[in-house]
Amino acid sequence: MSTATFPDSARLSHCIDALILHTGELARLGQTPATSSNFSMRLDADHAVITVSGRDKGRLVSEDFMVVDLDGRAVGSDHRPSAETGLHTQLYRRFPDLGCVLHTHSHNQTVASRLFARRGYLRLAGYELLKALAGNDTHDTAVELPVLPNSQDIPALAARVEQLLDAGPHWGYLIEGHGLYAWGRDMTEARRHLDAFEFLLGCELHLQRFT
Ligand SMILES: CSC[C@@H](O)[C@@H](O)C(=O)COP(=O)(O)O
Ligand SMILES: [Zn+2]
Repeated sequence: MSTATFPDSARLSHCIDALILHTGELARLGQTPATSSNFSMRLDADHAVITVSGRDKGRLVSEDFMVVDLDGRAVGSDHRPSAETGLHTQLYRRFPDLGCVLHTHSHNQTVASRLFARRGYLRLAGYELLKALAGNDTHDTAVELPVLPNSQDIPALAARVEQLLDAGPHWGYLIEGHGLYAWGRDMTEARRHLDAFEFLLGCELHLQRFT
C-alpha cells in the first residue's frame, strides 16, 4: 500500500520494512508454505498493518500490506485483510503494549499440533531456551504451549484464545493441524518467541523418537 495513506507514514513504512525482512527470512526457513501464514505490527493505539489475504509470504512487497483498525476493518484499502485478522486484532486490543503478531505454518509446528492436540497443550520444561520467553529467567521452569482445535470460525477461535489468556501468561499457541501464533512487544521480541517455540517443538518431536 502507499504509505502516504496513513497519517504516521514513517511508522507505517518502518513496520512494512520490518515485516518484509522477517517474512522473507521465515519463508526461506520453510515456515510459510503455499501462501500460508500472516503477520502484523501495531501502528498506534487503534490500528495495525497486516498482510493482505492470500499473498505469497515469501515474496511480499509493500502492496501486500494494508492497514486495519482493531476490529479488523480495512482502512484506506479495498483489499481483503488476512482471513485470520481477528486473531491478531484481539491481541492488540487486549494488550496495549503488544507490538507484533506472527503466525507461521512450519513442519514442526504442524506435526506437534497434531501430536499434542488431544492433551490440549505441550509442556516445555528444563530448556535453557525458555529464557527466550519474556519474563523467564531460568531453565528450571515449565511452560505450557496451548493447542487449540482448528476452526474456520475466527470469532469462535478468538473466544477460545481469550479463555486461555484469562488463565495465565502466554507467548503463543498452536492450532491443531494448522500452525503457531506468537507475539511480542515488538518485532524482535515476537520473532524471538516464534524462533524459541520452533526450536523447542523440534526438540520435543525429536525426543518422541526415543520414547
Ligand atoms: C493457504 S492455507 C492457510 C490459510 O488458510 C491461513 O491459515 C493462513 O495462514 C493464511 O491466510 P491469509 O488469509 O493469507 O492470511
Ligand atoms: Zn494459518
